[in-house]
Amino acid sequence: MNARSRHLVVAVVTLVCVAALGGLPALLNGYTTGLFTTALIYAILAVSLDLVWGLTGVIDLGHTIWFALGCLGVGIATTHVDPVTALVTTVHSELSRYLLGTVGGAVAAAVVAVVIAAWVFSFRNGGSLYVVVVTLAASVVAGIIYLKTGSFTGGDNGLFGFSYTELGPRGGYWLSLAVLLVVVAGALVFARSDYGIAMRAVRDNEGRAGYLGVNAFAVKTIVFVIGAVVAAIAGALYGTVSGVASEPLVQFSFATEVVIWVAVGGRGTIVGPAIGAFGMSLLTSYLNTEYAAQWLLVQGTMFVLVVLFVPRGVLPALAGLSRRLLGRPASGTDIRTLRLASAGARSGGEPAGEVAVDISRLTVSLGGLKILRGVDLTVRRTELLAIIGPNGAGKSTLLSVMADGRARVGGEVTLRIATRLGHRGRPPFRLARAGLTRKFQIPELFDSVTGAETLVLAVHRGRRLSPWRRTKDIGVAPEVMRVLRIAGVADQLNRPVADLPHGLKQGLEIALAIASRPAVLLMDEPTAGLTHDERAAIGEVLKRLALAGTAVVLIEHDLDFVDAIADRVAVLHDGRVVHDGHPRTVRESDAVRTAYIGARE
Ligand SMILES: Nc1ncnc2c1ncn2[C@@H]1O[C@H](COP(=O)(O)OP(=O)(O)OP(=O)(O)O)[C@@H](O)[C@H]1O
Repeated sequence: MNARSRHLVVAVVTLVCVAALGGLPALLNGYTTGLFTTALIYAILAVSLDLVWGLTGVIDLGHTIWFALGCLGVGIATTHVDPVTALVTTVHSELSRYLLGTVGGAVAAAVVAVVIAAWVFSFRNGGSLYVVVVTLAASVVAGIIYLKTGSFTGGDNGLFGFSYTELGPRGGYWLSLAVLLVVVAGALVFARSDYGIAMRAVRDNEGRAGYLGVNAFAVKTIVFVIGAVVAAIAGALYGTVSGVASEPLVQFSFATEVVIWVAVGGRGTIVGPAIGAFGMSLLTSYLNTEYAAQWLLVQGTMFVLVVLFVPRGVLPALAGLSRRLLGRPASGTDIRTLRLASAGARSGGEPAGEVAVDISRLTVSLGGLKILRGVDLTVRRTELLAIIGPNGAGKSTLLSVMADGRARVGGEVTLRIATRLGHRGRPPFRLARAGLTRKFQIPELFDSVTGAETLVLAVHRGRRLSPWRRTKDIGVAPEVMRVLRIAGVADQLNRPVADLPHGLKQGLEIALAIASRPAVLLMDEPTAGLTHDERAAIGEVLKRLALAGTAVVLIEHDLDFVDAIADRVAVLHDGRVVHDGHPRTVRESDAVRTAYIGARE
């Protein structure tokens, strides 16, 4: 089956499902329609959590707080007669109270979510553990606040009797179905957009995403707030059709249930969590009255089984099974292609030969261990500098410090990229956006993201990624194309990186590092694991890049390779530069000989 007929099948199946769901109330009584309506609303809630947790990797254990805020917004706007709502009622229809409540709830959720996100995600390690603790604590605090503000929230009894009766059970059902369809469609577009790549990159390897220019803090904050707003809209809908707002909505047990729906359905797939929530919440409403304890046990067991045997969830497992039965490759629907882009301007417009990186008296200590002991080094534009030295000399540390302005160091690193750029305190994503890129010694990419998608991030330097557009033709410079071909990865770009063998990952890493047209290119043993011919060809590419204006810094062990391509060689030994000069002078240097012989001894 080709891509077009596959799309046709998906479209027909979707239409049939939507038509069946739309016609369902004709077969149901009012009570059952209400149960199905609630299941649809919970599906919206699950999709909102999937954006945050499934796609971006942020575990929000207080996600139902946003749902409760939306529900309360409607409850408060329709049951309290205060000057604001009274004014609205006299000026507009009753419906406006519901709309006001929805907007109010969504705004309140957005404000609280921004505060929590800005605080938690600013922790040094990106806050991945803190967000679990803080959102869990937030649900407890929200419960206490709910009960203590009885006059406003209804306290122990909650607020009730405020449903929008004109809607009727069928109207509520169709409204919920319409909102669910809009939310699922929007979430799918968002997830498949260029911004969606950044979300998955942050989820898979937040630290690495920064070196491609992705601002993980902003991505997590934005998605966390979007998730909160969508959950609040679901909550407002729940309030509108059920007319009940109560404290259990913010309880941790409800939030856990939503996590289970998402996990069982298949996190990160949008449709899976929607189906999981719809099915499991319907079962809950039928089984909870008579078999409450047993059903709880079944849900818990299901969660454990999914985590153990199908960690990606039931829907992806079924999709994988059908692919195997039909003999289709996994990457069939997500094809992106490369095209040659003209060799546009390199970042920074300073003349050739200008100093691009200026390092003076640089010291790095780790506990009592002095790794760098006063390094002075400059790197110029149009220069390829090789750093060599025995194992443990501090080469990788030096490169890491150059690529991350937050490292705790003594001395100075100054960058003159576009303009003179302060280095100290700047996170990797800022340096990457300014034109400094890095290739890691051991390829470190994003398991679930394809090579082509990673190139989208690199080409954009993690900026201005559209939340709806999907770059299908990626414009890359000729040298990027050349590296991809040399390493044999050019025709493997639509496979998730986790499936690529080491050599191909290595080639992809090099291509990524040069795809953003950097002013300063830092490479830690770029050709380790490649064949002799591949090394020579990549060496040629690096040499040409330097000639075209990039300052290239290379850590290398192979002296013949260094001889062939480097303009200058700095020898690092025991945290100090013991030699700095033309490659010819290296073998004759006493200091170098002592360093290597000493290291061997
Ligand atoms: N996170 C760390 N924890 C403990 N020791 C570290 C850490 N990072 C670096 N070191 C130590 O600092 C020294 C320099 O390490 P670095 O990796 O910079 O050297 P290198 O010259 O790149 O070595 P190699 O050629 O083996 O990669 C080594 O002795 C290493 O053990």
